[in-house]
Amino acid sequence: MNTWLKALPKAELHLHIEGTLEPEQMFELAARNGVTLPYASVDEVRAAYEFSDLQSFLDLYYQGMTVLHTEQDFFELAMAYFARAHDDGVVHVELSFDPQPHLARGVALGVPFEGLERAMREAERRYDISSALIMSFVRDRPADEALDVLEQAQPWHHQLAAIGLDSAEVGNPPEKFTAVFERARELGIPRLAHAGEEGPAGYISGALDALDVCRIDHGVRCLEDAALVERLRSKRMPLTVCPLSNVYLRVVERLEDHPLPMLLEQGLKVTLNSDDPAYFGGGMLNNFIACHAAFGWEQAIFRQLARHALEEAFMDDERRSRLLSAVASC
Ligand code: HPA
Ligand SMILES: [Zn+2]
Repeated sequence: MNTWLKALPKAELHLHIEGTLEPEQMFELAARNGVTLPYASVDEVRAAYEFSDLQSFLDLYYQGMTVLHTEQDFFELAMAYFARAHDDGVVHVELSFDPQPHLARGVALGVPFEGLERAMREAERRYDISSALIMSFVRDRPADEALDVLEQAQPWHHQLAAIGLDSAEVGNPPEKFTAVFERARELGIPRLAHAGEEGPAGYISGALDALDVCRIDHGVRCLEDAALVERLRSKRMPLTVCPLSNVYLRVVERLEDHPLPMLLEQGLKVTLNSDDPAYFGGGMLNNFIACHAAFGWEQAIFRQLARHALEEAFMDDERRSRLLSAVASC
């Protein structure tokens, strides 16, 4: 089954590129850029990856990304990820990045945009991986700042497939960002948001109502509201679920307790994703393999999950139909 899961053409719709920073590369970039890390070794970094909740992870995630300074750093970060994704049988990646923490430490907006764009072109050439770029706003910072960043990013709007909303969810409801998302809508930029990861089901409804999103990142807490489940089902609203992330951040105790089987039973448009693979026990293939071990799903379920992701991907239709045929015959 693992060989088959690897061969299945997989599209990853929920990935934070800063969350792909492996400890070895963290040390390499820290040395290159003269950044002092509060760890003595790669093993010490790995040992620190014991999370009690989303915030305890975010503290390390924001600290880790301080080693990224130049376009070349972002290029190398993304290329290292594309190489691992290719090994996992991933054919399409939608990578999000968080401009605000980079801007706050003096890294100009063009640095991640240019470095990531170059890596995306190179991944296409080297691995035949297509990709799309998502700029995510950090919801525990002020909405005015997000709006300002959206305007500042104007020279790169053509590079954006969508905007997103991430970071500390509880206490930062979607409605806080109504004006930012309205501006993105005026600009014709599609909108996504993390909702219902740690936050309540009401944040998922809020993301639909206030932010007019075309995808919900996570969304696992929708099951707490039957009317919301019906709404998500009837709209065929995709949920980008991240199984291992939910275990590492204690959204669920064990993968066996995860609501994924219930989400599928309810007819929801679920996709599988890795979120922050360097921090949460591995990439796409590990997530697929872990779901097989936990739920005993047959090939047909994995084909359905792969199809959902391809149907919702920001991808040209010719490539989409070719990949959908490949999934069907896998
Ligand atoms: O898992 C996550 N949740 C919310 N925000 C994030 N930013 C990076 N990873 C995450
Ligand atoms: Zn995420």
